[in-house]
Amino acid sequence: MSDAAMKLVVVGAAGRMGQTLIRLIHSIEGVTLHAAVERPGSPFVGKDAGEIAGLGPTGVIIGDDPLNAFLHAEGVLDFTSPAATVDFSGLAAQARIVHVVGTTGCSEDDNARIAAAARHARVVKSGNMSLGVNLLSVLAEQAARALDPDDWDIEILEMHHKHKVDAPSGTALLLGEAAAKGRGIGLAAKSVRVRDGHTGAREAGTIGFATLRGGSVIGEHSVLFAGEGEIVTLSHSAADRSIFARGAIKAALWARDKKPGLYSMLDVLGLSSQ
Ligand SMILES: NC(=O)C1=CN([C@@H]2O[C@H](COP(=O)(O)OP(=O)(O)OC[C@H]3O[C@@H](n4cnc5c(N)ncnc54)[C@H](OP(=O)(O)O)[C@@H]3O)[C@@H](O)[C@H]2O)C=CC1
Ligand SMILES: O=C(O)C1=N[C@H](C(=O)O)C[C@H](O)C1
Repeated sequence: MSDAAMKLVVVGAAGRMGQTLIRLIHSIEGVTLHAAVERPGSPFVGKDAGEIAGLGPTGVIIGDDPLNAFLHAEGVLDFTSPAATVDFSGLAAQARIVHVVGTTGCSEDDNARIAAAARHARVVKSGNMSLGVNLLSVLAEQAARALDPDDWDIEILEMHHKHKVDAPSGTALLLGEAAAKGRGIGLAAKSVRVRDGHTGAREAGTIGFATLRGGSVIGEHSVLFAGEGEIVTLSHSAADRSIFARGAIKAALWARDKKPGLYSMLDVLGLSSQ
């Protein structure tokens, strides 16, 4: 593996995560900002990426041509939108570079297209790039395995800032998948994502989701195991977006010498059980 700093592209460079990534790349050894991309027509195209991120000028000007940005890069950090991420996955595969995907809200079809691109590219995709949430998912899986579904109800509660556009959050779904894995069931068949009106009593064995949105909350997640007379709560609070950005950069460096494939943050962090 090369000793030179890994050349990274940040797509969605002017977004909340894009700016956080640009600041962190600047302060971490072993990575360098190669290019920054926003959508064609964005008012940020032509501006210095460092200025937008509050660092002062870095000489990296935000462009609107991702393929050109990817050509001589080694990795792309992508926290954008599902449609953009699907397009970037094809381009990253063409350029044979690492694609770190933090974007949430992807449909089954989007995920299938990203998985297809991962036949040629090293893709690391996770609904949450932080160490803490990934550890929480391991604990949630263990707790779900230990607690009898007839006696313990699982509910997942999340809160995010008012600008968030997808629900449940990618993290809530990741935690739901972990709990379902612990119970040996498929999440899709057992999840209850909305409750309204006369719902009837709760069906045993289901996994419920509740979504709160408001203010500037970065990310709050709890997995509740509710039994008769007691509740076990496993939770995570994000105080700063740099936890996600640090994880994304770690993922890019980890994937640098891996074979093409679709990896998760559990793989990156060595928390994967298989
Ligand atoms: N996995 C994880 O750990 C985390 C995941 N996320 C996820 O990351 C995503 C982004 O979050 P956040 O940063 O808060 O959102 P923002 O809306 O602040 O940023 C997204 C940026 O991507 C840009 N963008 C959209 N389409 C394109 C395109 N085709 N080409 C280039 N740029 C594009 C947007 O531009 P424009 O405004 O013009 O559309 C915007 O600047 C969400 O899905 C969120 O859930 C967030 C935090 C952590
Ligand atoms: O949109 C966000 O902000 C976040 N999105 C991710 C999610 O959907 O879980 C991760 C984090 O919670 C912040």
